Amino acid sequence: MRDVIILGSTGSIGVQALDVIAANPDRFRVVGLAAGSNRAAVAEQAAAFRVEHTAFGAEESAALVRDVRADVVLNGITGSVGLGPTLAALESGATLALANKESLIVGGELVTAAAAPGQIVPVDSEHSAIAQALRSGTPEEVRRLVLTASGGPFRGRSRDSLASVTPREALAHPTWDMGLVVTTNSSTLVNKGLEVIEAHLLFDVPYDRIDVTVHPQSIVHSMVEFVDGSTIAQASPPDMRLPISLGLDWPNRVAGVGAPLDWSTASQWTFEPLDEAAFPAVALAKRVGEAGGTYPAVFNAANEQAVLAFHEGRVGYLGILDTVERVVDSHDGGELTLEGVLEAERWARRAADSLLSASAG
Ligand SMILES: NC(=O)C1=CN([C@@H]2O[C@H](COP(=O)(O)OP(=O)(O)OC[C@H]3O[C@@H](n4cnc5c(N)ncnc54)[C@H](OP(=O)(O)O)[C@@H]3O)[C@@H](O)[C@H]2O)C=CC1
Ligand SMILES: CC(=O)[C@@H](O)[C@H](O)COP(=O)(O)O
Ligand SMILES: [Mn+2]
Repeated sequence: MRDVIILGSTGSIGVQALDVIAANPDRFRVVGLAAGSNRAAVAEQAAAFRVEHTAFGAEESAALVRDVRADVVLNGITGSVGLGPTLAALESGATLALANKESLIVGGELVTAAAAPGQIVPVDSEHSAIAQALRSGTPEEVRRLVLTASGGPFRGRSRDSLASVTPREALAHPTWDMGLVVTTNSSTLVNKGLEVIEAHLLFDVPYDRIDVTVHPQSIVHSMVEFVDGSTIAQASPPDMRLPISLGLDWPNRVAGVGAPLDWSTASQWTFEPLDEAAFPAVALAKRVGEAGGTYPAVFNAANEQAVLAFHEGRVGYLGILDTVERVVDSHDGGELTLEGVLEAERWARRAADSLLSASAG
């Protein structure tokens, strides 16, 4: 029996994790639940799963993780506010099933250095796919990682044609049903940029050996190319319950957690290069990843502010990435300490907000 704390229990990841747990009561037990502010939903979940410990907000979430013993902490919080809970989970010695990619990206080596080998199990579908593919092969045998991207709702569009897209259009993800921020980030390809940094930090592969290919069906979740020219890809229908279940009990598989692929009907899996002119986010993310230090935190914080402004009607769609790029370009770098990261984030949010209010005015 594995005792599980779920942070972000009311969100897309959290609710799907509870589905997995409800279907496997002999295997998992929920011992803590935390969310942002949705007290009614958490109360319902706590009653359904007989959970005594609940928390609200990032500070209380981190405190819950420190106070309640668990085998695994699933961090399904959205945004870099998940950094404190991620560090608390690592300090507690529990396995960290990590969906909250932002905490790893902004904390960088602060997070990886706090983790024991194997303590972080990726839940992000691409990174779970890579972790599964890496179960065969040694690090020296890996030539490159290839992350798949759905391409989002605007695949095939030119950059100019994106100027007038609405929040509703940006939230129409072709293959996944996810929260607002990650869905918006998928549409701009910022999600894929964040995932390239995430892959570098998790698997210690240099940026020039991490590629992105556009795969609109979201069935191949990513691939590892080995030195002998062999590529191992992980494929399954797009359903986060599979990587969530692996995060909860790595490396063991949970029978029946997802439907298998249907090989009895004709289907096509396609791959195409990313249009970097229309979607410059991946190149920008590689640049900030290479720069290191506080650059990834600045990239992410500026994006969080710009995404919020877009949904509040304060900036147009192209303004999201323009803002991020301008904030990154005006950053002077900073030391990778916890205080350095938090200060860089505060600076980036202020810088982004000032650009965003200028563009609204
Ligand atoms: N959804 C998916 O399929 C995938 C998601 N991810 C990643 O997983 C993470 C969660 O995404 P998703 O589930 O889609 O997001 P959602 O927006 O659906 O859920 C976010 C969760 O975080 C909670 N939360 C928000 N702010 C705070 C805070 N300040 N302190 C504590 N909890 C907070 C919310 O609580 P409340 O409801 O109270 O606001 C909610 O439970 C993101 O990092 C995303 O990139 C990665 C791969 C796939
Ligand atoms: C399900 C998942 O892992 C998301 O992060 C996914 O990657 C979004 O899809 P795209 O960013 O490829 O559109
Ligand atoms: Mn992903």
